[in-house]
Amino acid sequence: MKILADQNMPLVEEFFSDLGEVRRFDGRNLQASSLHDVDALLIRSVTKVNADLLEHAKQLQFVGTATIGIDHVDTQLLAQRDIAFTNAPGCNAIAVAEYVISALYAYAQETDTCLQGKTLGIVGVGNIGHCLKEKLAGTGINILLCDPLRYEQGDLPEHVDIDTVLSTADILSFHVPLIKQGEHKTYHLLDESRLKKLKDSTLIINASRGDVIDNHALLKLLQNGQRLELVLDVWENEPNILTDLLPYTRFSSVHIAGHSLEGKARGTQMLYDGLCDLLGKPANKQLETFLPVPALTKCRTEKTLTEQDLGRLVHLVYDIRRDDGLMRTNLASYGFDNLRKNYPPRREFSTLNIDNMSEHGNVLAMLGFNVIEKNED
Ligand SMILES: NC(=O)c1ccc[n+]([C@@H]2O[C@H](COP(=O)([O-])OP(=O)(O)OC[C@H]3O[C@@H](n4cnc5c(N)ncnc54)[C@H](O)[C@@H]3O)[C@@H](O)[C@H]2O)c1
Ligand SMILES: O=C(O)[C@H](O)[C@H](O)COP(=O)(O)O
Repeated sequence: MKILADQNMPLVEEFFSDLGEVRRFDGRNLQASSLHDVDALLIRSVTKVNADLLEHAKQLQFVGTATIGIDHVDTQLLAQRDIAFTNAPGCNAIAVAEYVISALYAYAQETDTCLQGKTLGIVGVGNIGHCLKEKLAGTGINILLCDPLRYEQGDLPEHVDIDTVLSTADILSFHVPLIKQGEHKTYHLLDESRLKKLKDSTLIINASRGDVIDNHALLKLLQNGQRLELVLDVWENEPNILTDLLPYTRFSSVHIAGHSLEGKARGTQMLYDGLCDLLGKPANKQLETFLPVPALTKCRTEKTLTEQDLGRLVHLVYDIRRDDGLMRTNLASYGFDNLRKNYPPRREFSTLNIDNMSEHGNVLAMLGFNVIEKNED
C-alpha cells in the first residue's frame, strides 16, 4: 500500500510503516499527478481536497486529515467516490484550551487584571469549548456558553444567544467551525456591526478559523480608535495575512494553538486507527511510546496560591508570549508557513507533576496539571 503524508505531520513513519510505504509531500503544493498510485492520503488543514486534486487518484481508498476542522475537504466528493474519510475530532482540544488559558493569564499579568469575576463567553461548545469550560471551572471566571446547534439538539440548555454574549462578556473565545452559509454560518460571525457593539476593551481570542472575524472591518475599526484587546492565532487568507493587524494585537501566533506535541501526535494516531479500521487490521501502536520526556516534570506548591501563582504555573509549561515573540520577530523574514513548520516543541499541562501543599489542588487538577496531594504531617 502507498501512503502519502504531509511532511509536517509527526510520527507518520512510526505509526504507518508497517501498513505500507510512506512518502511525504509539501502540504500547500500537492499536485494531482502525485496521487496516481496512492492508496492512503494523510493531510493537514493546508491541503485542499477537491475534484482537481483527485483527478488522477484512481487507487485512493482513504483520506485522513489530522485536524478537527474539515473546511478544506470536499467530503461529499469523497463519499461519491467511495473513498473512506476520517478527521481527528478532539485531538487538539486540550492544546487549544491551554493556549487560551495561557493567553488569559498573560493578559491578566500584563494589564494588572483580576480574572476572577470576569465574564468569558465561549462561542462554540464542542470539543474545545467544552474542554476550556471544564479547565476553568475552579478559577472564579464566570462562563457564558453559546452554541445554538447544541441548544437546538437539546443538550445545552444553558446556551446564551450570540448577541447577548457579545454585549455581556468581558472576554470572548471563539471555537466554532468555519461554516460559509446557512442559519448558523460562522463566516464573519464577528462582522463590522457586531464588532462596533462590543464593550470597550473587550478581549477577543480567536483560535478557530480566521474567517470567523472580518479582519478588514476589524482593522478599520481599530484604526478609527475602537479599543479592543486581541489574541489572534488564526487569520483570514493564511498564509498571506493582513499584517497591519499585528501591532493592534496583544498576542499573535501562526495558527499553532493546537500544536502541542501531544495534540499533533494524537491527530496522527487517530488517522492510524482509522486506516487500520478500514483495512481490518489491529491498531496496536500507542503514542505514549513515541513522545519524548518533557524538560520540566515536577514542582511543588506551598500553602497559599494566588491567581498570579496559577498563572506562573501555567506559564512554566506554556507561555503564549514565546509564540507571540516568534511571530512578531520572524514573520517578515521567515513567512507564516515556515514559522508553523519550525514550531518549537510545546507540552500540555498534564506533563507537569505538582506536589501540592495548597488548598487549591482541585483548581490545579481542573486546569489539567497532574496533582499529587502532599500533607505536611
Ligand atoms: N487554531 C488551531 O490550531 C485550531 C485547532 C483545532 C481546531 N480549530 C478550529 O476550531 C474549531 C472548533 O474545534 P472543536 O474541536 O471544538 O470542534 P467541534 O466540532 O467539536 O465543536 C464546534 C462547535 O461549534 C458549534 N457551532 C457551530 N456553528 C456555531 C455557531 N454559529 N455559533 C456557535 N456555535 C457553533 C458546533 O455546534 C459545535 O458544538 C474547528 O472547527 C477548527 O476550525 C483550530
Ligand atoms: O482544525 C484543526 O484541527 C486545526 O486548525 C489544526 O490544528 C490546524 O493545524 P494544521 O493541520 O494546519 O497543522
